Amino acid sequence: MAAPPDDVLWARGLHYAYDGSPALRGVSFGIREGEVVAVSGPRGSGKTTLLRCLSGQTLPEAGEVWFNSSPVHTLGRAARERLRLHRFGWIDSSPRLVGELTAWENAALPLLLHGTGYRAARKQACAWLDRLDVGGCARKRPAALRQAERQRVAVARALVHSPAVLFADEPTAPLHRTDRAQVLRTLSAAARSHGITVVLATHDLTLTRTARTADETGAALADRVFALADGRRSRVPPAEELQNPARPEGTAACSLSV
Ligand SMILES: Nc1ncnc2c1ncn2[C@@H]1O[C@H](COP(=O)(O)OP(=O)(O)OP(=O)(O)O)[C@@H](O)[C@H]1O
Repeated sequence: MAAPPDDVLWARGLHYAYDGSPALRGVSFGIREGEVVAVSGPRGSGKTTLLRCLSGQTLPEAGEVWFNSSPVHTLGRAARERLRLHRFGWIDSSPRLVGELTAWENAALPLLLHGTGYRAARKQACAWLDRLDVGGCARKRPAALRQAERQRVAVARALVHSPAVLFADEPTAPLHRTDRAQVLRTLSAAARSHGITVVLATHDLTLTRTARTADETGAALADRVFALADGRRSRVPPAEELQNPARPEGTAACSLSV
């Protein structure tokens, strides 16, 4: 099947199960270059599994994943690792930094692995740390940083090599509420200013409302919502439904307001 001409990344009919228990049941997805898409849904709905399949970390049991003209689902392990190193960025819910390295060295890792010189890598890493308001932490090691600062360093590391696609899996989950909105806004704005495509997994509807309200520029956090429920694509509730107070975990509407 031919790739949709405008999509930088697309998938069709993805199935994946853990020990026979289905996590994705025929999910199709597409994202245009420079687009920011929020993948939303209750806990356990398949968000992480979808991001892992799209980024080549997990091979789907059935279905296709294409990055431009590359069939990610048929690439060997080494080719997928190269793709992840050179073209993709990944942010986890918990910042996994190398404890022995300083903040800037952590942020510069993708560049150093690409073979960029030490000085140039430091300059680029420090510029991203500045942009993310943690420039003052550049010489500190992770143990000396607050959780929010560590997550910003992880965001800098994910963006430093200007990936084509950034995957962010609940990137603000471990942060304090006030830090969450700010980190999300910074991430979204930084990606937009560099034309980076973003696939953002989140289950937190209220957070996105906060982020949006607090955004003085009025720029939407995401261009579009892709809702999942029980491993399948589901309906994105209309905005007025999202104005209601949060429902109990697991029964929440699986989308967010953007
Ligand atoms: N490593 C694993 N082993 C077994 N089952 C798993 C594993 N990872 C995920 N699952 C199951 O697969 C389903 C989808 O999980 P997934 O983590 O993709 O959903 P999610 O929407 O990202 O959830 P969360 O918001 O809690 O991270 C869930 O039922 C989950 O329990």
